[in-house]
Amino acid sequence: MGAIAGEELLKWEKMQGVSGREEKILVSIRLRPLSEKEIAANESADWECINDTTILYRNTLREGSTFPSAYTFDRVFRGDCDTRQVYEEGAKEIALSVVGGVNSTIFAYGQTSSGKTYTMIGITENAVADIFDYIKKHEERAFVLKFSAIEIYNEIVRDLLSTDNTPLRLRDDPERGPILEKLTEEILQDWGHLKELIAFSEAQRQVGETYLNEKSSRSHQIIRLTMESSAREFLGKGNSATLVASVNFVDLAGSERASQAASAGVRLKEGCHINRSLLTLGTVIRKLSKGRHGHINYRDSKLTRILQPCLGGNARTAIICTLSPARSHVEQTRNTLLFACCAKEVTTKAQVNVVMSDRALVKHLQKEVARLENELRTPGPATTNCDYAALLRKRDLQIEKMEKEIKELTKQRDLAQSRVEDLLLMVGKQQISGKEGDGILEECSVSESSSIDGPHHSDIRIREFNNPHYNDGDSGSNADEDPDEYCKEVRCVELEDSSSTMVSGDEHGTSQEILTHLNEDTENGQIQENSTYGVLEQTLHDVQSTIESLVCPSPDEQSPQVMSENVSNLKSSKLTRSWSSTEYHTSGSPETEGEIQRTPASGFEKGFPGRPDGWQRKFPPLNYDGSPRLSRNGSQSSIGSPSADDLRASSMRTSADEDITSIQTFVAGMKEMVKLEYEKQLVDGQDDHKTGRSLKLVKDVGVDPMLEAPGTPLDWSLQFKKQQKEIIELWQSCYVPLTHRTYFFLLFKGDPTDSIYMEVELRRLSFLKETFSDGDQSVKDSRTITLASSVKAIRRERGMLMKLMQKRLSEKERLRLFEEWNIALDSKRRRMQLANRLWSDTDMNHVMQSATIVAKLVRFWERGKALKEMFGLSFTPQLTVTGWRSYSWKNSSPSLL
Ligand SMILES: Nc1ncnc2c1ncn2[C@@H]1O[C@H](COP(=O)(O)OP(=O)(O)OP(=O)(O)O)[C@@H](O)[C@H]1O
Repeated sequence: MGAIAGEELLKWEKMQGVSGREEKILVSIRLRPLSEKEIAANESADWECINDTTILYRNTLREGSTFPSAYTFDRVFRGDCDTRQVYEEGAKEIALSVVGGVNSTIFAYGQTSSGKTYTMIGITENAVADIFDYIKKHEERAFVLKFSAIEIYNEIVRDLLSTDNTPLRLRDDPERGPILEKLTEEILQDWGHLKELIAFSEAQRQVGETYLNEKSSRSHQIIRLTMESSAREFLGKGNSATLVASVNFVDLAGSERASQAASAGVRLKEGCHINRSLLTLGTVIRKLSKGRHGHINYRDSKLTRILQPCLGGNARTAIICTLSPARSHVEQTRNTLLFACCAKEVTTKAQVNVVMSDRALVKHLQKEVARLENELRTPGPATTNCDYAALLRKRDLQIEKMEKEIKELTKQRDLAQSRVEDLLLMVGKQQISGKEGDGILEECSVSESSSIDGPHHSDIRIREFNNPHYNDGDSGSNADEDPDEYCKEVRCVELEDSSSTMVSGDEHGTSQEILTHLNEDTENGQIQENSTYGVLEQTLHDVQSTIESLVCPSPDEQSPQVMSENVSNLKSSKLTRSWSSTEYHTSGSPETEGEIQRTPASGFEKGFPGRPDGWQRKFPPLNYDGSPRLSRNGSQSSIGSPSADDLRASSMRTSADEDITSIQTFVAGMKEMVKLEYEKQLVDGQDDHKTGRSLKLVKDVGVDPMLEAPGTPLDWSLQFKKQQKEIIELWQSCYVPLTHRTYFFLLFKGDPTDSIYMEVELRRLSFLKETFSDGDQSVKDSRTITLASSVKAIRRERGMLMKLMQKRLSEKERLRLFEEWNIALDSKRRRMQLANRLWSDTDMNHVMQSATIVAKLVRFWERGKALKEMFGLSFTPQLTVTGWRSYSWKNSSPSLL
């Protein structure tokens, strides 16, 4: 007697030694043995626990992988460890904190079928048995043990002790944290009662069969034991203190890949909810692992909201991550390990929770006041002053640090604010553009048409295929129905290196730019695990592109000086049009409405402004055999003829429609000139024709191969093969759009009349390569194509192809392709992997296969006969191309190649 409850509390605090102290989450790994199904499927166990704390990835086939192969945690349990051992070493100490008034939580986290439920049942039973044991041994205290159980199923919280299915409301109590209203709490009588309650809640829980687990938990389950204890000697005396704490046993639903779990319908929807909430949990853990700076998004899921106090709050926490050793689950296993790595960095700060009676509280406070007064009355020795000085210094440093943080945060806030303003502005502009542009949003680019037409709304274009809401009228599929897009497995850590495996061939590692993009992709990829995030990300990306384009002034906004530079810099001008990153657009014509297609390159022919006056001013003749040619700085050297002088003079005179030239336009001019010359020769002198002079003249102006005798078929066949190889290599090194490559490759198969196209393609590619190798800075300055922009465009194109794979290929076709292209069926982002591999090599077989796939994706074959004239070199009269939208110069859509 005589002792008061407050003193008893202090005794507890000392005994526990944890109150108010920060400690890291205890993280253990449990590797289960291979299941019978896995053994039957000849799976090998790729993971091994090499000691009590380290788990090792053994698959030597993947030695090249940049993932770590050894992971270390507080404790690692091999397949033959029983649950009792897992409990003793990985959960007991934390779970039993509850008896000392400290909240605690034990989680099981892992892939579906990895053994979470198996583990948590054992942990819960062992912990409750120990609690009962403790109660039995501490008769001096009175205990009340309450049991409750909930599940979170499809973001709805249900009471598992109630047969009523009404969702429980979650509200935040300023003192007690998240509270579930009307939650049933049963006072636990004895062991038998516990078993009964567990069985009841198990029966209520949502369980379903999936391919990976016959009894897969489709919800997160939380069993909560709340323990109240008071010293019997103070009971009913008004000065008692009661220790109140809870221990949560959390059996999370397993992360799963829709494809691996072979889920569809209800299971698929469940899987989406499961993955989404686990993603939020992963994000919260990741943020907490980096320190408690900034906003932690607990409120993004019910799971994290309910568990908020256990995650970095007033609780001691242990996480048991369960793993399957099977090779086919390696990606999921790695994700679990990465989650565990983050989790082990998270700290919590548990406190003893005590509820005091008023009298006990008053007494406790009186004692505290007396203690403090005593301290003040007896000033300490000199060392105390030192302590104060040190304390002051520490505070000053803290203040300084905080001031810096405030500055930094203010900067970030301002930046964010200005971004928001920009975005709002852009959204407004896009809406205007969308309206004016007949609802067609195309990629923002500085196009020829805009410079020709003057200030034009078409300057702002956003590629429609980038818009996730866009339905191409094909399959009507959307993110909800796209399991790979929407229900990707949960990943909590950015895998900076994993993306590098997506690049191969020449595109791999050739430029820092690519790596940067890939890193962005990885980051993005993580966000896109969740479709909502993906939509936002995409929208932001679109808006960002628009902003970028706006930042680059359109030609009509440029100063006269810049304009004039652009005019003289024919090299740059050519490239502007030739390799626009605006590769795809949606036709507005009824027959092609909603189709994503490549812009045909024939547009300029239709709008060709007439001859002979037009071309003479616009299209300087190219001469490849020596004297008159474009100089490297883009200016023209004299060709010694009045028309050339005129041309140069007129070029320098700079009018909007003369400014933009391109390889196409040169070729068109060339073509026109050849035609004129040829006709003239025919009319002027049959004799000359007989002597072959006309052919020579044609050659003189640079378009020799087509009108020249192609030589023997054998010669041509050899030459064609050689040129084709060269072209393929140049495509690769110049990052030429894949669709262009596909069309060209499939159209030009060695017909003798193809020679001109081959020749011109070779020349412009060589030209492009030369430009790139000169360093793309000068080109960049004139806002035209750069190596970087080509890389970026090709990356976008691959993204588009990836999306089309979902729409245009059946699942069977996709799986077959993955197999053919050696893409592991259980790997992530398989479509992206495939898209990244297309056209990544110059081997003929590879090229052929790539072209076939791209052709199928862009519906090359279904468009009727694609025309070689699309490549802008036809000498034949203009044909009407059905199924393609033709573009004139005045048309607002940019022409490609
Ligand atoms: N350590 C283990 N030793 C032996 N068998 C195990 C072990 N862990 C799990 N199993 C068995 O593996 C199967 C799947 O386990 P369990 O249902 O616990 O997985 P889960 O992770 O809870 O899956 P889900 O997330 O789909 O609910 C069960 O048949 C279980 O008995």
